[in-house]
Amino acid sequence: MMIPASELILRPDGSIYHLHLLPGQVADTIITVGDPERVGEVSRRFDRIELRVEAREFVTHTGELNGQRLSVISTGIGTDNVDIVLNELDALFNIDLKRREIAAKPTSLTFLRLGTSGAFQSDIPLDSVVLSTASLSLDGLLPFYPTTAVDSGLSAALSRHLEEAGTPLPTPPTVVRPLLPDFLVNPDPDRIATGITMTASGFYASQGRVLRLPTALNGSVLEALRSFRSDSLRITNIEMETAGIYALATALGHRSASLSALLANRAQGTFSRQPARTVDQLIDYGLSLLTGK
Ligand SMILES: O=P(O)(O)O[C@H]1O[C@H](CO)[C@@H](O)[C@H]1O
Ligand SMILES: O=c1cc[nH]c(=O)[nH]1
Repeated sequence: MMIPASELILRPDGSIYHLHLLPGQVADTIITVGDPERVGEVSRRFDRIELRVEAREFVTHTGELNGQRLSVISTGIGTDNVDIVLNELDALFNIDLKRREIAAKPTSLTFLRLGTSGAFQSDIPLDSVVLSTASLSLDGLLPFYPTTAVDSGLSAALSRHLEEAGTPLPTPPTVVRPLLPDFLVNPDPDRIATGITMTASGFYASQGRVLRLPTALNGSVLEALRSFRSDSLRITNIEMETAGIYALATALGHRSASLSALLANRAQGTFSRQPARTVDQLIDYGLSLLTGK
């Protein structure tokens, strides 16, 4: 069935609307970062760069490292942007843009997010890295995708825990899990912690921060979230993209993993003294996982 021009929007040169990319310009292994400036920090480590495209906050570089073709793209901040990036990248591979038809044989992609985040537990050190083995969506995107595979057991356990604590959330807790790429199925516990990453719709009140305005995520709600346990899982960190990436990637048949460098510790009220160095180390680690070197 032909997808109408209002739904699948192309630029006059045939490129996809927001990302300004054409089929073939993106590798099937894609690093996502929030900050557009981080794209160059990643690609300057490539052996060769074949493409640089910039459109709004979406900067894309494609190149090669250790014989592997890679793309790195900035999503900007928030799952509203993740919605655009995941749908448009998927369309480049899985929709015939000229005929406006879904491809007969889907291509599965691999997404690795290299982001920054705030630690949620006081024992998780600043400047360390967390792999999100699940993500708690507080961002509002997921209800619009009814085929999202929600971990209903974990979501219900968290709901119960919050109700018992008398601290329900402003939105019902929805936990999603990724189809992890092979290189992160058994993460090295000496290098990275694992846990549930909360994905918020904003940076301030939606993450429990108070400057001049109060937040619905007040001290007792944060404490209830902090004390949640399910087997060995607990909520480790907060950021603004992972749940959207996990939900859409999984629903579209792609693998995804999110690694976060912890620049803040929200339980301790501290912030990294070396944020650039920590992000550099995360990039090196992510690239070594992707290329096996
Ligand atoms: O460092 P990035 O990847 O942008 O990620 C984090 O930083 C931004 C907020 O400062 C949000 O996008 C959050 O998810
Ligand atoms: O606390 C933090 C730090 C980085 N990014 C976030 O979204 N929150």
